[in-house]
Amino acid sequence: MRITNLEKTIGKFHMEVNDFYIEPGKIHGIVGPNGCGKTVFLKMLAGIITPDKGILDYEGLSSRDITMMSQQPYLMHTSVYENLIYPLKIRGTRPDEDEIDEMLNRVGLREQKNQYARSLSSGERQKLSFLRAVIFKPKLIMVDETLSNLDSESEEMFVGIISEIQKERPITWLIVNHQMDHIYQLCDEIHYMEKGRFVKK
Ligand SMILES: Nc1ncnc2c1ncn2[C@@H]1O[C@H](COP(=O)(O)OP(=O)(O)OP(=O)(O)O)[C@@H](O)[C@H]1O
Repeated sequence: MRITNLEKTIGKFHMEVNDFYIEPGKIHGIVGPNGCGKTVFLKMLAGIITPDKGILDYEGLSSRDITMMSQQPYLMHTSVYENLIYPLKIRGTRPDEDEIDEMLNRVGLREQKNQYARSLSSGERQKLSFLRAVIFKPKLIMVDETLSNLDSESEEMFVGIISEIQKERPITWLIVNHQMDHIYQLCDEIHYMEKGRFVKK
């Protein structure tokens, strides 16, 4: 995916990205201080915010191939299972029950499968939101700080799951955080953002 001459002004905040290439099949980290524009950038790629100008070339990816995990995952007023299969349902895909059970097991949510999703702890919600994002096998996943609030054991688990996914069927990841953490060991490339621009470090 290539981003060219992108500009966006929101109040006092101004973003300018002249030429940014996201190599497919790789794990990209985006790091930068609070308020530098990481979320705004992801939202523009996800089509949630419209840029003032610039070209976003998705190189053949359609909106069905892209998913964004936001900082505060939206969970429906249903069970963990129903939340999990929702993206499959709206695409008319039948869930692979064995795969779902295995994934729930991996992240330690198997026993909560039929629990009301909104009663999960914040870390468990993040795990559910992560599974929901990967389960319909998108080609581009954007992760907005979702993995930044986990205990180190859970973080290691995610590093394991992401590496496995990459080995089986590489997808493109954009993982955002305001600090370097273990997730970044995974990254093939790290991009630094400051005050609405990508900078070299
Ligand atoms: N709807 C909005 N109205 C006004 N200002 C906004 C709006 N959305 C974002 N901004 C401003 O744009 C700037 C970039 O915000 P953004 O959420 O992208 O930062 P971030 O890098 O993701 O920060 P953090 O690490 O704190 O999540 C901030 O100064 C923010 O206040």
